Amino acid sequence: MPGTPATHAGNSTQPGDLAQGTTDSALPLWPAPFAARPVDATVSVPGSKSLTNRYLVLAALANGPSRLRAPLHSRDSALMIEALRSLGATVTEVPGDGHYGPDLEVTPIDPTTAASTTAIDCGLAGTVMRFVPPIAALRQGVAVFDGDPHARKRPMGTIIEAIRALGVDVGTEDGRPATSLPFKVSGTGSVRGGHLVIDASASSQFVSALLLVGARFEEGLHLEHVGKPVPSLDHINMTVAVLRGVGVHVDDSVPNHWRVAPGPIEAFDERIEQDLSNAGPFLAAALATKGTIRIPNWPSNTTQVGDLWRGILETMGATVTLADGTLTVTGGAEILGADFDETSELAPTVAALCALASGPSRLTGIAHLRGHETDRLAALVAEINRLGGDAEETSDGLVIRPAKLHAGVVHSYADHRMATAGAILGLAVEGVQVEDIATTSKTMPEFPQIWAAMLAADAAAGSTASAGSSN
Ligand SMILES: O=C(O)C1=C[C@@H](OP(=O)(O)O)[C@@H](O)[C@H](O)C1
Ligand SMILES: C=C(OP(=O)(O)O)C(=O)O
Repeated sequence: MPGTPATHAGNSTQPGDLAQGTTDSALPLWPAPFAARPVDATVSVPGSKSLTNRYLVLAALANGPSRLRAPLHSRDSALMIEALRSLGATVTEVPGDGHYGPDLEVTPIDPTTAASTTAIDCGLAGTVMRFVPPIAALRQGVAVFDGDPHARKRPMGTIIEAIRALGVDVGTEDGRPATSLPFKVSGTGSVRGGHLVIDASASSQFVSALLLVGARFEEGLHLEHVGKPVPSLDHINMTVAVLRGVGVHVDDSVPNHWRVAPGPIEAFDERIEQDLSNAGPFLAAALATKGTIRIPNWPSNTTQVGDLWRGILETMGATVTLADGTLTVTGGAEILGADFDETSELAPTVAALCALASGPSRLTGIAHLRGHETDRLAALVAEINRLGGDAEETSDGLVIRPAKLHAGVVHSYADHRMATAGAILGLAVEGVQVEDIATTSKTMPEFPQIWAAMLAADAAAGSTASAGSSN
């Protein structure tokens, strides 16, 4: 594993703080490399966060030992591993062929073993704070959940109410009603399941969390969403596909209803795809510098939302080809402004490109980004405008108009995607500094090294930019 700078979990300003002028100068500034020439590089990125953390959960609930090949090793996956260990799973690193760290072997949790009270740190990981409490509900014992300061502000009420509606006690150490982190789940060793109605309009992860454990409920699960539309549907489709792959029967034929049949989760041996969302900033570099980026091993068939990059970047003026498993993106003469609906976790990267575009852009369907690692709509507006840009928040997204950007500091708000958005802007605008680049360790600890290798790459040499190799 490459050396990674320490992260500053939770020790970060939020957009509201900055509006009041209380920036945290203790966080280090990273001089974002300015691209003096078009990039021309082949890039390999680490494994998918969403797939790694889903397979870790399923391995902990499976009917035998499982193996994850080429998984992600980052803060979010480390938090998931520690959480599952606290609940009784065994997770062991074993040598593998992945470039970014070892494989993982997982021995599942034995729910019949009564466990002592355990504390679970969710950090700022949505997948940990939403996916793990229902697992704690299934096993005997008390699990106390908490996370970074900003994690206490992320929407959690739906999962807390769902666990309670399933008949499992959720409370707080100080007796206040539990609506957000911190809270404790007191599991009894089994959950009856059945019909459960939730409002998942704040996060698709509420649906995924319950689907992932549903097969282990005595009666399975009929989950129904009622309320405004569920965001990030691609991530729910990923959950359903992954469940089917381990032998779980899921019926999602009726919109807003998911039926999970009770039964075993089959142990598996699975190779994790690279993180296509995290491929985004590198592909964006092709547009920001009018260069070319190639990403080998792009899956021909994937449930990752990052596959949308192909259409998004083409709409923004790039030439995009997928041939022999390699995605090649070449930036056009200019970045075209465009309208995009529901870009989910891709939105910060898209917004950075929009700030460099020659025409106006409108991002819609992303109101729930206000509940992500930070209020991403406020953060993107604040940081783009701080560099002289023209961004405006709408009720469900952003409007970004062309403007000449200048040097300055981009605050990252403990948000990996804000940090990488700053890096993209820095390619095209000389003198950009990104606060706390180490926060990329949430899902890609090697980001600064891979970014540097991409910029140092000499395409003629034909090697791949990755952490630990500067070509
Ligand atoms: O299930 C997952 O792995 C994710 C679901 C999405 O959450 P939201 O529905 O809260 O956007 C996404 O933004 C997040 O990065 C990962
Ligand atoms: C929203 C994100 O993360 P989380 O899984 O913490 O919700 C993200 O990675 O963009």
